[in-house]
Amino acid sequence: MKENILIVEDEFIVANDLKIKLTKAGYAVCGIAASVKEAEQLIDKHKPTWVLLDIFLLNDSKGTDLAPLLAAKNIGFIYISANTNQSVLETAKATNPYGFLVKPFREKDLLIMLDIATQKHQHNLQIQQQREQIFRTQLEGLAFSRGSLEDNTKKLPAIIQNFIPFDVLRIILPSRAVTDHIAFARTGYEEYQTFIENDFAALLGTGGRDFAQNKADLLDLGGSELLRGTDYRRTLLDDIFEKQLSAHFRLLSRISLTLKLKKGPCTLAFYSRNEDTYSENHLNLLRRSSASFESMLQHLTEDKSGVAPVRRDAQLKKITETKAPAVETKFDGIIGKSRSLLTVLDQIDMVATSPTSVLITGESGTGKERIAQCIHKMSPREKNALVVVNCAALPSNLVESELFGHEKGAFTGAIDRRIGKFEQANGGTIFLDEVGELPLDAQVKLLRVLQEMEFERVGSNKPIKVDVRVIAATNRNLEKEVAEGRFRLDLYYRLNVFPIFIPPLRERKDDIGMLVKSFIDKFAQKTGRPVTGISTGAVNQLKLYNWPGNIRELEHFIERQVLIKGEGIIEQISVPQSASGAVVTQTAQQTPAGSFKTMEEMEAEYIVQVLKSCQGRIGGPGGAAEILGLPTSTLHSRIKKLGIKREFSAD
Ligand SMILES: Nc1ncnc2c1ncn2[C@@H]1O[C@H](COP(=O)(O)OP(=O)(O)OP(=O)(O)O)[C@@H](O)[C@H]1O
Repeated sequence: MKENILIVEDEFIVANDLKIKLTKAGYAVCGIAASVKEAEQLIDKHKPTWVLLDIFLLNDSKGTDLAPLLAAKNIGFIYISANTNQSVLETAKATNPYGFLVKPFREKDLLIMLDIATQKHQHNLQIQQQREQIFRTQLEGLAFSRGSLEDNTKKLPAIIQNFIPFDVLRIILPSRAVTDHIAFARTGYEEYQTFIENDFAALLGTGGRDFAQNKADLLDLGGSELLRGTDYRRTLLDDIFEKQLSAHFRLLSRISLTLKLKKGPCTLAFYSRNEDTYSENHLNLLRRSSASFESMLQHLTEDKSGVAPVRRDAQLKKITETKAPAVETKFDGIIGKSRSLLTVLDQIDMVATSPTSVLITGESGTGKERIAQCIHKMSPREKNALVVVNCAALPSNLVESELFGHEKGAFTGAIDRRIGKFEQANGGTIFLDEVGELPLDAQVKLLRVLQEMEFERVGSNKPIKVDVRVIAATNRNLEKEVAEGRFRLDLYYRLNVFPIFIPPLRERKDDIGMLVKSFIDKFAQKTGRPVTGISTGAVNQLKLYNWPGNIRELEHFIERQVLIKGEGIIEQISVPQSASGAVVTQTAQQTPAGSFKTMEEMEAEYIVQVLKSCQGRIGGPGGAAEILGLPTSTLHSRIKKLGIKREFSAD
């Protein structure tokens, strides 16, 4: 079925031209709006399935302001704008559009983008419906489960987390139920601390009266509510308990739903440390799932067993002592429990099993390649190849032949047929590392492959079809690259279907302790030196440093410490003092007395020195590669391996 499209565009000629093109291609155009207000009216009236949305509209209104309404109504949208400055692109990206077309555009590009976008939207809607169905079945499963109250309550937070993310979840129950308050605070991937009744108030050091008042207010809410930013902060002004709760767990937003149980109202309150975790979509999901929540909670809180409530309360308390299985088993080799890493793990879990393209962004050394490996391993393609392509190290004249292969004699030097990376990855996954470094002409070819999964080897015109899942990564700001004309917008949208951002280590210092312990074990084993641990004081020292080279830098640093210490527990540590992020390796003065620099440290220092002397230029005449007598690609991979910051290299 062809889509019913609303055009939101204030330039009449452009809008009319669009209408003609779309109608000719078989789409129905239900209207043209010149402002957000007009668009809202036409959406109500004509119920379009798609919207083409200009950004700067009549009466100073902005297309991006319409996006939340479109998302809430599950209407797909694509931006069309002549303005591609970085802040416009960033605001547009935050609204999750299906695409962005820069005016003027070719008719063909519009129709291809619309075609891909509508397929993707259909697919997303189907997945969403299936997920919702699973969610409701799991909730209702608890209602009919024969498991003990303890077992069922233990399963609850993990089931809910998959659909409605939270850092803290509170269930405020009618006072005549078996307990009147259960709270779960997330402490690990599938680890929660459970608080029953007044445990929660005791944790926060709040008086019983404030706690009781807060519970009563939440039960009185009725319906559903989404509070974030200033709206959430306003509720803290006259609610002492909520204020202490928010301060203790650093909470910034709340979404709630009040239900009707037989014994009275019950409110579910979800809290997040991020201001923008919750959207209208979550509210809608909560509303649509209220019957399933009600039957599950009815079952969990009714005292059918004949066991006195006090006894059941004691049973529930046992839950707080149960430990969930280690996360590392599921997310192979990914260490850490910080809130921001847990968000990344949730995203991996969400996307791994589907064929969706993923774009991983984050500074150098944050673990992008590690995450890509993990997604591949958790996908149904696990048994097939994961082919890694370092786009920065591809010689520009050979990009095409590396990616798509070549026939014998295709060009001087092509002495044999060569199978390209896309063919090698058939049935599996291709990981395009440092995709932001790809030259523009190669970007065009990559786009075509991503759209059609079809290409020809260089020197052949026989098309080859492949089935490859694409994961790309970059430490560049791609929006900026697009705005400055170095990266194609259409390719950006093709890759950015499911973005995962990995925060730098300095923003997740909670992970440092676990990472350090695992690196000590790894290097103690590798080097045969019996170093067994690290003191808390030394870990705290490590937390004071900014880690500009992120986990890779921390890993190298611990490797050196294991060599220096040789055995026992690392008690003293000397970390680089600079918070500016400019330190790559320890300087001579910072090297602990009696120890020597490793070869890697010296090599890194030397490379940095050379890079500085040629203003960071790696390739070309007078570049660092020439001075060092190394092929450019080898130097790129040494730079990566040694954790040398990008700021030292300009290309
Ligand atoms: N969460 C983690 N737990 C344990 N080790 C990690 C984690 N994240 C990254 N590492 C380790 O840190 C090092 C750097 O990771 P990786 O190469 O994946 O980073 P990257 O972001 O791809 O870097 P670049 O942008 O330079 O390519 C690797 O040795 C990797 O194994």
